[in-house]
Amino acid sequence: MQEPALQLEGVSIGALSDIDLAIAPGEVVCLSGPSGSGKSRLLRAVADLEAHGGRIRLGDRDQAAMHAHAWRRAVMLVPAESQWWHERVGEHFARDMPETLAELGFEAEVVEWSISRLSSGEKQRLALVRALSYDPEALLLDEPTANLDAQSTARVETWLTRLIRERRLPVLWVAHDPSQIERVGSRHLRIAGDRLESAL
Ligand SMILES: Nc1ncnc2c1ncn2[C@@H]1O[C@H](COP(=O)(O)OP(=O)(O)OP(=O)(O)O)[C@@H](O)[C@H]1O
Repeated sequence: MQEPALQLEGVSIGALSDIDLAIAPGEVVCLSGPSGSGKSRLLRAVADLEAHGGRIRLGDRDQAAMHAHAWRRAVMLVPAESQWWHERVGEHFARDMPETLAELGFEAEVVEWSISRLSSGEKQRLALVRALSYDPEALLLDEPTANLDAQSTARVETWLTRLIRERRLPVLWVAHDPSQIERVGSRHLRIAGDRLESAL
């Protein structure tokens, strides 16, 4: 099977207008820009969580022609602030993820932990594990390491970049840290007013 690219054509959302962007399989496009410039809203538009203009496709599938829940499972948004609805961590996963949990530094019992005890950094890492448990075909990551210390950040970056490469996922990754962008990004785009410009 040929892996799909993620394509935005003439997308408009909030102050952003007429955005064209093609993200190839396995490519990580880092997105930066001032606070309030519209990074999160653009991700929400791509995830079909906000009304927007233009066309968004994953391979030959068109967002407008798909049920929102099916699109969101394929084009998975991991927001900066994750939401949790069951009582225990493991209930949120689509399948068991023991190796991933170990790789991110969790003991196997984490699946039994109550959501109420999680730190913000634990929530952030577990939200990524939850997203990947659904085997998405594209990822939208909103500052995925914002609440993490340097060691956890390094672990998450190593795990994510390997998985993105292996599964050939197109990825839009909101990041502020220039050194992280350098490490993980295939390309770096910055929001400038109503458009995206190349930051390299
Ligand atoms: N549903 C909405 N309707 C109208 N305006 C909105 C909506 N959601 C967010 N905004 C506004 O759109 C602008 C962009 O918000 P967004 O959250 O995308 O910024 P951001 O670039 O992700 O910022 P930050 O780096 O601070 O997270 C902000 O001015 C925000 O107040």
